[in-house]
Amino acid sequence: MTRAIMNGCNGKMGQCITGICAQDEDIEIVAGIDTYDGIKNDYPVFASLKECTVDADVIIDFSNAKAVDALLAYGVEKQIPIVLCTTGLSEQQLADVEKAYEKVAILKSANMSLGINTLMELLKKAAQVFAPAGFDMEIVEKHHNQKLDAPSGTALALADSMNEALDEAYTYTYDRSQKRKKRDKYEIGLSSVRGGNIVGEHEVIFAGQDEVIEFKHTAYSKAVFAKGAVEAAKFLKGKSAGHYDMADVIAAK
Ligand SMILES: NC(=O)c1ccc[n+]([C@@H]2O[C@H](COP(=O)([O-])OP(=O)(O)OC[C@H]3O[C@@H](n4cnc5c(N)ncnc54)[C@H](O)[C@@H]3O)[C@@H](O)[C@H]2O)c1
Ligand SMILES: O=C(O)C1=N[C@H](C(=O)O)CCC1
Repeated sequence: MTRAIMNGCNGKMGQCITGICAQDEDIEIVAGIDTYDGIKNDYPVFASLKECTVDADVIIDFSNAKAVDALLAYGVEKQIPIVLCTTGLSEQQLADVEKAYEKVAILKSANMSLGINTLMELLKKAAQVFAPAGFDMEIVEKHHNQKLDAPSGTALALADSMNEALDEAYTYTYDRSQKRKKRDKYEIGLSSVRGGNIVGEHEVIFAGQDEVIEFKHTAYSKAVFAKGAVEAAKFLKGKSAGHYDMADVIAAK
């Protein structure tokens, strides 16, 4: 049995995971953390991690980038592995996560779905074929109107995956409105759409001379992310300090 603290328990993802864990005898949410207290849960909820008095094997985090500094400090101090799913982290926070890998087990993934994590691998090969052949790479992502960060963490992770396969030769362009010039060969464009309750769509476009190849992932429910996070939490329990990702969880199944 894995005992989990749910950071951001009263949010959309926190509640989705609460529902999934209630049906799974191999994991239990033993405490929740949230600054919003308007939801009743079957576990104790604290307003901050430092007020939490409950011991656990793992922390699952779907909260807010502003909550991530305290999350890292708590995980390191208490030696509790962290499944870090919050997106929109600053450069400084990303550097802090890198340092924290040396002290505690952290699985950081901008997208917990099997589909996106498989797509990241496929894109490495596609980028190595199409980019040298002169194809331009563009990513279009669509999410609900409550999302705070843009571009999505997933769009950045997809771009990183392609760029890594291309020896980090590419820069990212998020906004063309202030530029009056043609697109550069060595750029990956990222565009964001926000509206309604779109769960998550990512299109990766390789546009060449007279032909276009598109890869598309659509999440129809937040459950795809929640199920991945629960599997990741079970996987991370008892792991030594280090950097883990969803590929490790998928490979271990
Ligand atoms: N990695 C993935 O697969 C994945 C999937 C979906 C969402 N996300 C990310 O997860 C995060 C949350 O998404 P959501 O849709 O559940 O958002 P949400 O706004 O519905 O929920 C966030 C919750 O965090 C709480 N919160 C805010 N500050 C906090 C703090 N300091 N400590 C604890 N809780 C705090 C809020 O009150 C809220 O209840 C976002 O960054 C989103 O991009 C990641
Ligand atoms: O709903 C969100 O917010 C999501 N955030 C992640 C991201 O930024 O990529 C994953 C998809 C859903």
